[in-house]
Amino acid sequence: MSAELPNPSDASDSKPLFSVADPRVLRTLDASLNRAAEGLRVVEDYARFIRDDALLTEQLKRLRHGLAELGRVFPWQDRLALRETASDVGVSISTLSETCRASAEEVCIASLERSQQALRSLEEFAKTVDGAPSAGFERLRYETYQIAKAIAAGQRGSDRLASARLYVILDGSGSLADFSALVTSLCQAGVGVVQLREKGLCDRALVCFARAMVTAAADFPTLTIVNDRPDLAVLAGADGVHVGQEELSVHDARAIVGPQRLIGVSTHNVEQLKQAVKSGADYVGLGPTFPSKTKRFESFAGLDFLREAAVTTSLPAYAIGGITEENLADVLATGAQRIAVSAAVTGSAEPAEAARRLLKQLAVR
Ligand SMILES: Cc1ncc(COP(=O)(O)OP(=O)(O)O)c(N)n1
Ligand SMILES: Cc1nc(C(=O)O)sc1CCOP(=O)(O)O
Ligand SMILES: [Mg+2]
Repeated sequence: MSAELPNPSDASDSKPLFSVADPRVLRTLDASLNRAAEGLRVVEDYARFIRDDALLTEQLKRLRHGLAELGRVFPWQDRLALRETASDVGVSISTLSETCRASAEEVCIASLERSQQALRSLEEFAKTVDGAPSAGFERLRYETYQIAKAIAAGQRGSDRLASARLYVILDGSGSLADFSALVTSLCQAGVGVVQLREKGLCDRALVCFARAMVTAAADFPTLTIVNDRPDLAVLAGADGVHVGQEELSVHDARAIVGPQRLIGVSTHNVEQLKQAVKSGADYVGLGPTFPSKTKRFESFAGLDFLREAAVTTSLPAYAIGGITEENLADVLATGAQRIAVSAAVTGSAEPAEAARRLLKQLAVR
């Protein structure tokens, strides 16, 4: 077991130290503090080196430091004195599943679970020590659940949207037949995602368009998303739903769409982006970048937001708002790799050709 003891010179004099009367309890707390910290370090390495995700890495680092801070209330000299690795009956017991992992994701999940178990143990045994920070360990355990959700969602989004660089937003203003033909032609062009975004139809008509989109895309890898309405996404059998800042939360949308469907969230600044990642969004929209012919905006997140987002999260992120063939190079120069557009495709006389040209520009990077 590696020593995750605080450096004695770091120990804050102002921290109350709890002397644990029962040495067996202190030994248990010591082992669990180490196990939790080690597990969190593995997950942090996964976030940092495998996912290359600054936001998750920062969250995990903060969590690990929070744990070390709570652990400082148990005198480190006593903890060290009680370590008896040689006579620890648990040291030589390992299950087959611990010696073999199928992927880095599995390593991450196993380590996160190990940390959660250790935190639970800390929480329970700390209750036997008067004044020890049992509630603090509980809080950290809940934070690990949130991180697990963000990691799983990021994985789901990254897997399913891996090659989806172009996302096209369509309305339902024309006939159902024309709409179906348009969806098919965009799928044939290689568009990664199509979204039905229609504010002016009654629910009965809207679900017809949603079903038409799903049917038209059925033979293609193109994913289908319904804007604003998780209920209609499920009814139509779409791949997911997109929600804005004033619509259902990811938590509530997830309750409707279930664990497999994608949930995308619109974000307009870094705080919203961080919140979307934390809440378990599978992908995010980043905008508005430029003035749009599709939707009016008072203010613009612009290219700076795209630059910030590119170094903040590894979640699939779609720059949106007024993006055209002409300004796409500026968008890509920020580090953005994916775009969502409406007018640049639907406003063209030949939407599928417009999509092909955008895809060509996107593929260059
Ligand atoms: C991919 C994508 N990004 C952003 C939006 C905008 O969603 P929202 O802010 O909820 O605004 P409305 O589209 O509902 O007017 C989107 N639809 N898709
Ligand atoms: C619907 C929508 N939401 C945006 C956001 O920034 O959240 S921008 C936008 C309009 C996207 O259409 P176009 O490509 O025609 O500008
Ligand atoms: Mg919306």
